[in-house]
Amino acid sequence: MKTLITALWSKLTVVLVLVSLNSFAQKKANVVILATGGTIAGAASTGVQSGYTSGQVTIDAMVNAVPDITKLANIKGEQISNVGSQDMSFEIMLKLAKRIAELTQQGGLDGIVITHGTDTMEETAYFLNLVCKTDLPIVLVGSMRPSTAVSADGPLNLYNAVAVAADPNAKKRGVLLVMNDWIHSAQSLTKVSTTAVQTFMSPLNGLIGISNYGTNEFYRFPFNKYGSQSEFSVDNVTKLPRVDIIYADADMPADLVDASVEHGAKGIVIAGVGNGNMNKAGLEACERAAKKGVVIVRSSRVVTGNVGRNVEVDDDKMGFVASYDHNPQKSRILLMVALLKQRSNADLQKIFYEY
Ligand SMILES: NC(=O)CC[C@H](N)C(=O)O
Repeated sequence: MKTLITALWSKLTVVLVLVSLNSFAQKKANVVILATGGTIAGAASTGVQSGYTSGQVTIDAMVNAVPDITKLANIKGEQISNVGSQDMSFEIMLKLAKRIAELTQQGGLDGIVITHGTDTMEETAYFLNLVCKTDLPIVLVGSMRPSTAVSADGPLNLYNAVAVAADPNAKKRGVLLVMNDWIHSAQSLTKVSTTAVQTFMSPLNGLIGISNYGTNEFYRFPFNKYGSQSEFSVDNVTKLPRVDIIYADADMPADLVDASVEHGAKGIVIAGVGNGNMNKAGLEACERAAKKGVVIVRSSRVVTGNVGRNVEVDDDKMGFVASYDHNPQKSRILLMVALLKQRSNADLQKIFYEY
């Protein structure tokens, strides 16, 4: 009798352990989706066509269009804006950063997804990577085809983005972007095609991982500083200093640099030719600007490779900063955030190496 009770008792223990393990395995993550607009929320009137309008569909309608997405996480949607990302502004980016700070400080959250147009997604992703002090996954997602298109890519992208945001392995990897199965770091990604579904690439440092129908594999952590290690903050910030980008090309008219200074730019990023170069007239105009205290960052219009100091331009003599691995649009974001505080050129150069 005693042996029977002991046997039954141990069986019951096994069953209880299995039940609790199972319920632990089924505990769903809590994910908030902050919607800002873009093609993923875009709609066209009829048929197969290229014309459409961004930012037409609400976040609730987008979530309802994705089968099984609520099996991945408990999802709450919030509409932050509903614009094509060509109209993304620093006002909306600051609103996003502040909402993320509130949500992550409240607790009980496992990850955040941000739906966004792809045109300026790299700017918002990199901005949030610099200013959001959290180790939780923040995942940007968009699509290249509107929600009404044949073979719309938005629903699977959104499914994968929620799967990444809900994944504990996505923590401490900074702001991520998930599109077309690939997981990119905000620091490395760039948009390379005006229309193709495979538009985001990470040409400098490679991918963070992949998400295949919601099954994730992570390859690496980003190499730069971000998130909780970042020294930048936008608490109480309502406006960012003006930084302009000027595109260099053959026989570039240098008065664009002077015009930018006259219009109050605190910094100018040169989308230089080759290794951050520009013609003599451009260099002279930049040197004049630097003497007036305007920060000059030499970046490049070339997609891969770093811009290093003192290669063909004497940065030490001219008082310039080299962008290192930041393309012009990310250089602009980094400089705007860094210039919220007075900093020397040496400090700014260090920042361009570290972030
Ligand atoms: N595919 C897209 O999302 C780009 C289109 C749109 N202009 C946007 O950025 O919102």
